[in-house]
Amino acid sequence: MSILALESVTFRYRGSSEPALRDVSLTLQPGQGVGIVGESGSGKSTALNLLLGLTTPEQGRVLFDGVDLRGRGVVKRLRHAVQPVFQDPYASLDPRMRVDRIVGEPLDSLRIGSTGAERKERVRAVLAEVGLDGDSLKKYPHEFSGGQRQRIAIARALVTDPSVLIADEPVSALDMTTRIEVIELLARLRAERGIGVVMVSHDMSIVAALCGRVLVLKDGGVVEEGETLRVLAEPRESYTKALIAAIPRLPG
Ligand SMILES: Nc1ncnc2c1ncn2[C@@H]1O[C@H](COP(=O)(O)OP(=O)(O)OP(=O)(O)O)[C@@H](O)[C@H]1O
Repeated sequence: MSILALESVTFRYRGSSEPALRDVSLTLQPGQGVGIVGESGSGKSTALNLLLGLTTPEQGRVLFDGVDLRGRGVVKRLRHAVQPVFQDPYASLDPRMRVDRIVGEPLDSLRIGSTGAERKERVRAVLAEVGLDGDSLKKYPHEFSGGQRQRIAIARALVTDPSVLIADEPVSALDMTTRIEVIELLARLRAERGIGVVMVSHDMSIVAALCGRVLVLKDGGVVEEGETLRVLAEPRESYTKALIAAIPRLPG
């Protein structure tokens, strides 16, 4: 059974005549990677907000573990199990908070971990898992590079022991070398922890590195979907071909 799904979802922002998403379906199996690509305004962030339970569809259903999010207590379970990773690690980490508080914050807001020592150990363990040592705990975000900050953001997402990460352009604010390192980290977490990942990117090559399946959105509708390698090799739609043609190539 899928861990997270959109089932024929239509969503319209208040006051808008056109829906931002129309009849969109997406299925994430445990441990799977699914990419969402499309040009600006195609509905990618709207789809992620629905998967995070931040908005509710006008038509269709959002399912967590096969259960409609409108069911009693389902959103609460989703808050533990489905964690966001945002685009910009400069904007998403509170500059006034030290790393131990930033990473431990979801434990406080979701009331996880009974003792201070337990909490501390959990924060230390997830930081180690993303490649940061104990010295990081008492530092502020400005003392880290962009890639390290995104590792901190990923540690914060991991601290609740989630089954899914929802990542909105997680590497687009980083330089090329750091992008590869962060994508490798996410791929390792998927393999080792069996975490499912839904990732939005405008870059098909980033999606190919992490996501076995891809969904192509245009004007709020799915124009193409399938195995990422198949879509890259034999795109069926001219819109998808244009997205692939826009992949940045390294010189030489
Ligand atoms: N809060 C909002 N109120 C009204 N309309 C919105 C709102 N947020 C997004 N939209 C509209 O909904 C559509 C889909 O937007 P969305 O942000 O999901 O696209 P996107 O693919 O994530 O774009 P980008 O790549 O630029 O982030 C767009 O037409 C956008 O203008």
